Amino acid sequence: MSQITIENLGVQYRSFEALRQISCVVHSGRLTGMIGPNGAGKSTLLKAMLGLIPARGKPVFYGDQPLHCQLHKVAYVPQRSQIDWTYPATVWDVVMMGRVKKTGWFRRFSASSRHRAYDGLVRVGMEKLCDRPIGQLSGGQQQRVFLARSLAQEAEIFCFDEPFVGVDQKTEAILFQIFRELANQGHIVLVVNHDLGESITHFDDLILLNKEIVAADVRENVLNESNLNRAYGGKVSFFSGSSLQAA
Ligand SMILES: Nc1ncnc2c1ncn2[C@@H]1O[C@H](COP(=O)(O)OP(=O)(O)OP(=O)(O)O)[C@@H](O)[C@H]1O
Repeated sequence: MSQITIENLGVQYRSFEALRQISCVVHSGRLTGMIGPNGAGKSTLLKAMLGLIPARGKPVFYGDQPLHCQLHKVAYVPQRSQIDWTYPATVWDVVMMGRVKKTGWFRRFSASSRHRAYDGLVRVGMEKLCDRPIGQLSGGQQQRVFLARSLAQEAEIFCFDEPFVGVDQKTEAILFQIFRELANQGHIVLVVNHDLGESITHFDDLILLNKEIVAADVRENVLNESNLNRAYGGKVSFFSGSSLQAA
């Protein structure tokens, strides 16, 4: 089983220190959530891990190689706000983009590539909307299309930044079901999640962040009053087990 190892990572935006001394491991075969208050640096950590922004510290490793040399194994779905929804592409176009790394630019997609893409759409229940422009879908449908694209990529590492924002309950259930299947298949599945409600119980492991790691461990060891107070500064009420509520 491979793992992602982050050691002593730091990120500076000009004079602002966004992340400091981040060390943690993301295990394959586990569904891992990344949580923390607004501005904690969750998206920044995801981007720094994937080499999308510069970072200090040791290179992030996947197995025994730097992750930045293995980006073809990564499927990354950024936050909704970072995607241009006016781009003139259909649902099918977006999902086929997931096959470009395997096929190469300017080459015809093979029948098996098209099959993979269609299969991804079926898994997320979006195959009937293949011809629909992506900008004309609801937030939940758009998120499902991007999940289908990441499935079409046949990646080993799946990273999703706030996939549940603006989605309906049906979509949330579909997303969690597929995340679970991917984890059970032995993949790395890392999901930035804003919500501390019921949905948090889906995760096996949690990384709790506020500029630095507050805790990174199995869910039960992370969700305790002391960790949450350190991360959220008393803005979250802790009831019992995994039951939390924003104060
Ligand atoms: N490109 C940038 N330039 C300067 N500062 C930035 C940049 N991107 C993010 N920041 C700052 O870095 C900090 C961490 O931002 P980031 O988006 O990673 O947090 P987050 O935990 O994902 O927040 P949220 O939950 O609100 O999405 C914030 O204070 C943010 O304002």
